[in-house]
Amino acid sequence: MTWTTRYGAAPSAIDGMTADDLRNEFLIPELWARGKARFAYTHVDRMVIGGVVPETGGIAIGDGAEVGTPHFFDTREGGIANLGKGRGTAVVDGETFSVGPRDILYVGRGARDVHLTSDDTANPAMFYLNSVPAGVEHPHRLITRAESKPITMGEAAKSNMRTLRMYIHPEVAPSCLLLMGITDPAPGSIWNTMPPHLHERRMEAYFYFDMDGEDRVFHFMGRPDNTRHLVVASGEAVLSPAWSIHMGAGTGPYAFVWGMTGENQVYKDVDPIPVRALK
Ligand SMILES: O=C(O)C(=O)C[C@H](O)C(=O)CO
Repeated sequence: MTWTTRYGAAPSAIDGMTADDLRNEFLIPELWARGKARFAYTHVDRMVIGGVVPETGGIAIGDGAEVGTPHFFDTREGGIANLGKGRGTAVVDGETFSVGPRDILYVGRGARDVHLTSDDTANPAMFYLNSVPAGVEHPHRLITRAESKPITMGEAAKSNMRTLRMYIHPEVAPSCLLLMGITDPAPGSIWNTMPPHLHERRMEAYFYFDMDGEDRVFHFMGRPDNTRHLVVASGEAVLSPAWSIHMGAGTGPYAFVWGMTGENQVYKDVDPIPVRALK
């Protein structure tokens, strides 16, 4: 298991940043590698972002050394999405969950041992994790794609038609403060989260996947009057501090996982930003 750290930055810090500076602070590249677990500890609301691709024998994520507790989930909750084409299995303290493609497993605070395997190592499960500090325990629970709550937004004429699926959300599966879901732009639509918004009370992490190798998403961040962009490939995550807008346009088909934590779980607690206000 490898770990990196991101410290986040104040809004004014991005003024003098080069493209590489921005990438070092806000992009978490190459999260997936066969047989490996790659984690990033962020100081942005202490979210941990991880990619796990189990091969023979699987991968355990129970150890808490990097988060300062005996077990990883002693004071945290998490969502583990399977974004691969193959099914995976998660065993959480002896309870077995079969995690299909586009299912998300909610792991409640207090779990001790989480063991992830791919059912077929030739076609492995591709797990993506968001974990945040939690003050209460909720039961572990598998949320299948069929159980997620879809919302369709945008319009084809504006190239921003898309379906958001809520998984870890008060209306679907309760958690302490984690929210998690998956958004798919409709065929031919390129924009996500357009028009954009801010939610000063929650941070967010995006994880782009299901993209062709040559395609990229131009992901925008920054204060509305001072935007920047990061060019993002499949299998890469972007950290969006609470002060930052977050929206992206792809050069081809893509999907992304959004994960949030902060003061509340009110999805509509956002401040919309008109496109004309962006600079
Ligand atoms: O395309 C979208 O719109 C989204 O997926 C929105 C994100 O979930 C988000 O930004 C939530 O605040």
